[in-house]
Amino acid sequence: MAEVESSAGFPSSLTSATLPPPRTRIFKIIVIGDSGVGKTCLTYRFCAGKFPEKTEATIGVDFRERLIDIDGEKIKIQLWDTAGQERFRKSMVQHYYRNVHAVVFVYDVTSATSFRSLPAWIEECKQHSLGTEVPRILVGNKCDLRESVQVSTDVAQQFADSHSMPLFETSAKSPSSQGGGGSCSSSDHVEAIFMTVTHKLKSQKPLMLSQPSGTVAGGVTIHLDRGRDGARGWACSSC
Ligand SMILES: Nc1nc2c(ncn2[C@@H]2O[C@H](COP(=O)(O)OP(=O)(O)OP(=O)(O)O)[C@@H](O)[C@H]2O)c(=O)[nH]1
Repeated sequence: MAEVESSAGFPSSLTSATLPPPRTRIFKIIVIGDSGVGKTCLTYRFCAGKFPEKTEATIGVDFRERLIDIDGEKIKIQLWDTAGQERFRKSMVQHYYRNVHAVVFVYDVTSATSFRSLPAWIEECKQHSLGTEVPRILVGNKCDLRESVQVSTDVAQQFADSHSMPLFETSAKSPSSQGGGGSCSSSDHVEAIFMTVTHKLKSQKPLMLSQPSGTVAGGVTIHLDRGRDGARGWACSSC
């Protein structure tokens, strides 16, 4: 089901005669959860490589993408950053639930309320035909705010297990979530989280659609391995 695009840049004699055009798979990943849990910051962090200086409540949906290279294959990741506030969601919901390849549920580890909302988000996905057959992960964000944590890892892990999702705890803000050390040393890297989803998708049967290439920069090569904690599911060993 991933989408595929053709790419230019080959000598025309080769492109037209001997070589099939290189193709880039496109994966659409939606990021959902309560308002303020950090969906915009997480997607920005992955696509722009930094924590945004300022964010405002998302209206409808924001769209970010990044081109990566996994084992020599170019893959475009489209992150759909959805509005958490009901009043900003209504008109867009039908659009962003179409042709989704994976779902990232986000809660804020310092907000028990955002954690308690997760069943409703899962239910909304189900109502749009996004059940367990679609790769889904659970992300607890803001783990740099250690003093304010309201949702323990154990409780979150139980919830994740009961819904057959891997759990990641991270911080879109902490430098350590890019591997540079800091106050959030036990967290998963934002990079690794999205890479893990991508790798999972890459190993699945592709789906497809065409798009012009070369519109997005940036790239990394990763190799996946077992996670630090097997119960967490997939993890990225080199991120
Ligand atoms: N300390 C800390 N603050 C964060 C982190 N991620 C996001 N924030 C802050 O949380 C607030 C909300 O972040 P957003 O990314 O806009 O939240 P959102 O989930 O996209 O919100 P909506 O667009 O309303 O759905 C902002 O003030 C961010 O700076 C994090 O990892 N740590």
